[in-house]
Amino acid sequence: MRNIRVCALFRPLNEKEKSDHGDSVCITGVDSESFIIKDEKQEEIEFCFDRVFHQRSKQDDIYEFVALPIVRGVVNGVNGAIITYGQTGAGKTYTMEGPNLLDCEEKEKGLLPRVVDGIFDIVKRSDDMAKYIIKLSMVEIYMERVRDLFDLSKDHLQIKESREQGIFVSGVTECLSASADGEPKREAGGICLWPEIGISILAAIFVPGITISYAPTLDDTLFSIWNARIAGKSLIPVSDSAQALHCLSSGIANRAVGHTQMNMASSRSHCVYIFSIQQEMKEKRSGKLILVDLAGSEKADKTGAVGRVLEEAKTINKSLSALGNVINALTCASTIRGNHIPYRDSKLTRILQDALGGDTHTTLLCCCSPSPSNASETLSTLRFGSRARHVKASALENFKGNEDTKSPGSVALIKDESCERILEKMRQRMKIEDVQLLEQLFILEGIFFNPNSIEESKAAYEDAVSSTISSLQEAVKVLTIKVEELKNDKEALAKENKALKNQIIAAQSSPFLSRICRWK
Ligand SMILES: Nc1ncnc2c1ncn2[C@@H]1O[C@H](COP(=O)(O)OP(=O)(O)OP(=O)(O)O)[C@@H](O)[C@H]1O
Repeated sequence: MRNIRVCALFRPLNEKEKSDHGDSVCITGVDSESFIIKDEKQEEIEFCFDRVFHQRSKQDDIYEFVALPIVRGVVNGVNGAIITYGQTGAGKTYTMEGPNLLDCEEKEKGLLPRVVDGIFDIVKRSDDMAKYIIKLSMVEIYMERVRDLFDLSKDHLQIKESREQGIFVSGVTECLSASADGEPKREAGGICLWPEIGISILAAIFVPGITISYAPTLDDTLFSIWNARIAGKSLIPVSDSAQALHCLSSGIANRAVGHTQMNMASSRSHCVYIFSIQQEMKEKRSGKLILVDLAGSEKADKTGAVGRVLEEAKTINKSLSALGNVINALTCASTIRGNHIPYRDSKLTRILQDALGGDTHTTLLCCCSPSPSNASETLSTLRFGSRARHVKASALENFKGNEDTKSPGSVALIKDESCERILEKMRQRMKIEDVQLLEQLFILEGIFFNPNSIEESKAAYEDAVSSTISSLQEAVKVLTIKVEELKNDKEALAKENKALKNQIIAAQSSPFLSRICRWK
């Protein structure tokens, strides 16, 4: 099963491109999935993706195709990720945020505000019995450091991994919405009614320095705040999508942005929005959605970057090439099990580990300029997208802590939805032993896998071992160079020593000096 959906998105020509080449573009559409690009040598190359969005595409069409299925999945416990990738100035941030997160026309709204609305909307309309907790955090990877955009004092957060949460950012500030019925009860505006007054006062005592907006029940609020307090985390409760967007907007204002010749407001960091939706019904489900607005790849001669901006560009390009290496390794790894995937080579690839190679439905949006002046960068973005289309993984529902969801006689299996449907049909017609046999066959064939199996633990162990081997190999390289330098120093010293000895011998054999020595 292929897991990474890849779309191409061409923004409208900008003023500079128009003044350089008029209205000409290097792209010709074939159908909704294919197009032809003319490279710098006027050679034509055809690409086929899951969807192509041309210059006049509407933001809501992009949301519907790219994000809506993922948002629906996340609410039902299937992890999702949306990544915008492309050259600097190609429209990644515009696609993600729109022209302005809080203040823009409805039709111009980007993916992020639509996703926030979508999540709150689905939760609000869902089954009364369902209980959802929505959490939201926001970090940027700037110069290889993970910074909390809700709290800039946390500027070197660690990325960790656990069986429960997968990859996560440890100690990050979270916006939280907890609701017993998914129905926010109070609008923002500063007028508090009991129990909100009590909650606000208590929360301020327990967690100094945070803003309490709304949380539905005293129990839920105190429980979450108390838990967060114990875990040493910060918490910002929010009641609805409008408040969540306000939080996000203040986080966006904290992003590292710089001015280059290619983009007046160029992102100098990779920005990662992390949503977690926990649902407590009969079984506990939790889905994680990450939206990633990558910093753009840059050519220093085009951006005119110098000094700090150039240093930022080098770090950005390095992490993007680490991302390329992971994609390359993953396209091979789907056929060769145990192949080392270099996730730990950069913070970006580590944070994207689950999105690229794990249990996540991922869509990669390749943002491009349609101008002939950027044809070579556009081509390289599209080639990256093409490679990513070949990554295979398995997206699975995250059922946690409920024995009922486990298959008979087996440990908690992670399954593709279609496999589960087939098994369910089989259960109605076949003996339970035969269904179990079928499940074992599915595992053996790699159709779905058992996270507790020896094989999976072995893969994790091999990952850790190969990362240790790589760092040891690096250390050996450094030491070999050092030994070489010391050898050279030693040879130079030996030569000097020899030359000095020769000088002394020559001096001793000189008649004039030997007379002085004797006289002395
Ligand atoms: N679909 C679009 N419609 C109108 N304007 C757009 C569109 N996409 C991008 N733009 C404009 O193009 C410029 C560059 O876009 P944006 O900042 O989103 O690029 P980027 O890929 O995020 O660049 P960087 O990597 O440097 O941050 C902005 O002024 C933005 O408003």
